[in-house]
Amino acid sequence: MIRTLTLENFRNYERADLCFDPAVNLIVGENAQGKTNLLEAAAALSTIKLFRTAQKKEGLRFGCDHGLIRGSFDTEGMEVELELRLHRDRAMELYKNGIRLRRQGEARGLLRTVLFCPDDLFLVRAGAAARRKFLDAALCQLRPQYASALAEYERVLAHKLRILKDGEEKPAMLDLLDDFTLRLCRLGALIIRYRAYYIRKLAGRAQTLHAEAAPHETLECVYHTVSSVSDPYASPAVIEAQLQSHAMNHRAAEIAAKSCLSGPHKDDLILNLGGVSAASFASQGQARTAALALKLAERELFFDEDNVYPVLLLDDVLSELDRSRQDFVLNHLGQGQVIITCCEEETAARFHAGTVFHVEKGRVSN
Ligand SMILES: Nc1ncnc2c1ncn2[C@@H]1O[C@H](COP(=O)(O)OP(=O)(O)OP(=O)(O)O)[C@@H](O)[C@H]1O
Repeated sequence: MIRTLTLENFRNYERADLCFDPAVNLIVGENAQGKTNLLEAAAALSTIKLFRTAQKKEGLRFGCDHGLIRGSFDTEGMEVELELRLHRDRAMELYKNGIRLRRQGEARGLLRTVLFCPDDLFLVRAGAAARRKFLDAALCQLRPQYASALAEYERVLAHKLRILKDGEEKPAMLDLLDDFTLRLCRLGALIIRYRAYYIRKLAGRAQTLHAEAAPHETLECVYHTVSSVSDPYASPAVIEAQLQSHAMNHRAAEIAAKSCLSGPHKDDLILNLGGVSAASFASQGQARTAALALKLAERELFFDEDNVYPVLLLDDVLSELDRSRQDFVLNHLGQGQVIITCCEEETAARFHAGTVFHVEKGRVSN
């Protein structure tokens, strides 16, 4: 549960101090006043990322060189204060209870959040990258080792791509290629195995939730990874060996294509409705219901982990939904802390909020 949030020179806020209700909090304001910026800051306390950009510097208020997001929250019976100091000219610094942390992994997932924004309603129709992001957001919080493996994988992948792109002009660089491929296979095996186990749990939960909203259709979630991985639940060593043989068989093709052709960076979560591909055939309404089931399933899997609901951050989602789908969401929000943004007070009234914040031009009042 988040108790307080302080911002300095973050996005359109010069300064903001918020004290949250343990149950439902509403952030109301017109468009472009700073509602999502508040959710972005709250989510950053748990993921140590800004969900709208990979560049944390973009969070700095225009014209400012330094800024911060500070929050206090309860986790495992303890109150923690976490501070993210953003700088234009150097990397972010992280402080927990006033002590500087050396690695982001030490802070990630201390606070657990599930973010639900209008983009998520396109999860079914969007490309595979959106579904990988959805899986990664949950797994990075639930499994710190996954977060480290993924960050390292992305770093090594970027190096390998550089080698493949520059290899024609500087052939000596290609001598390094196999080393990077082997490292990717080792990290990729861990990522694939974590994803397989998570998707198995997610699939069951999402199917049950989906059946509540659409009893006549069955939602099926299938993990799609590198074709040569015969069993994604196998030991990391077995998966790694299969990735290696796949990569070596495609070595020449990767050099020719100047691209890294296979690996978990191409994974997908295939969604079927009534046995056919939801991405290709679902109606708009069907796609939304499936997306809602997936997001609510994500929240329940967090609860299963340690019997605590994650803080739910709802960014203007309800106004995008018809009445029956609004009810579907509202019926599953009974417990845990919720922070909701919304433009109209009428939608807000359905939540029985404990605290209402009004946002106008980067100023908060309540
Ligand atoms: N780094 C920044 N510095 C200053 N202002 C910024 C920065 N980044 C974004 N903004 C501004 O913050 C404003 C508010 O953005 P935000 O997305 O929070 O609005 P919102 O209230 O959620 O709006 P909507 O209801 O339209 O989604 C935008 O006008 C945007 O230009």
